[in-house]
Amino acid sequence: MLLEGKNLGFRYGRDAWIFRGMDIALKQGEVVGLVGPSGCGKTTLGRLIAGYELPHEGSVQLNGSPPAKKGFHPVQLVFQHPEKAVNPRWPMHRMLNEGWQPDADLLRSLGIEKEWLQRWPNELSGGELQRFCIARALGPETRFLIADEMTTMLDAITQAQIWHAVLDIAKERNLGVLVISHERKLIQRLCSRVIEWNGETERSTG
Ligand SMILES: Nc1ncnc2c1ncn2[C@@H]1O[C@H](COP(=O)(O)OP(=O)(O)OP(=O)(O)O)[C@@H](O)[C@H]1O
Repeated sequence: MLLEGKNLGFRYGRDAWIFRGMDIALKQGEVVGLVGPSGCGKTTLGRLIAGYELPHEGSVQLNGSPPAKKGFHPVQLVFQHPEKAVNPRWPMHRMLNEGWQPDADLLRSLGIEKEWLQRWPNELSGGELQRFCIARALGPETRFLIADEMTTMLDAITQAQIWHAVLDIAKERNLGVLVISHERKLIQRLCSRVIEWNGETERSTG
């Protein structure tokens, strides 16, 4: 499967365009980095290709067609703020099993302790909560993972543990992964290809 953003343009309200004419392509099985200056639009682009926002210009396609509007989205996004990605009124076991039932091996590989399943989101640290968001995103129908500063809040050892688990699963299931990060060393370690975004040349007004 191929995930493509073609000639994408996006602006918030009537503000200046964040980007126009943006093309991006990601194949299943690839681990690709996206780096660029702060504010250039990486998060916005991640949201567009994961279907969280619609582009004002251009299109997002999966194997040449628009993604289905209903059902499980094959492009899953995990972003920096897990507390904004969970329902505070759902206990963790309910949140985790909303879309699929991750097995004990997956939970162990992501360092999720059994006892946490009975807790509420506000009873976990940001890093603990993020592991649940990652597990939730790795359902059997996921084909692409957009990891937007996904492990930024974790210490180096936990970060390595999580990426080890995620890349194992990506390999096993032939997932495409887009790693958006400020940490160039992390990108170099994980990715076979890096997209360098020069935000200035993409920006335009009007
Ligand atoms: N909801 C919003 N309303 C208005 N402007 C926004 C909104 N979200 C982001 N922006 C603006 O859009 C631009 C791109 O933001 P975005 O978060 O996509 O950049 P980024 O490259 O991911 O930045 P960083 O590396 O700092 O996380 C920024 O100038 C930001 O201020």
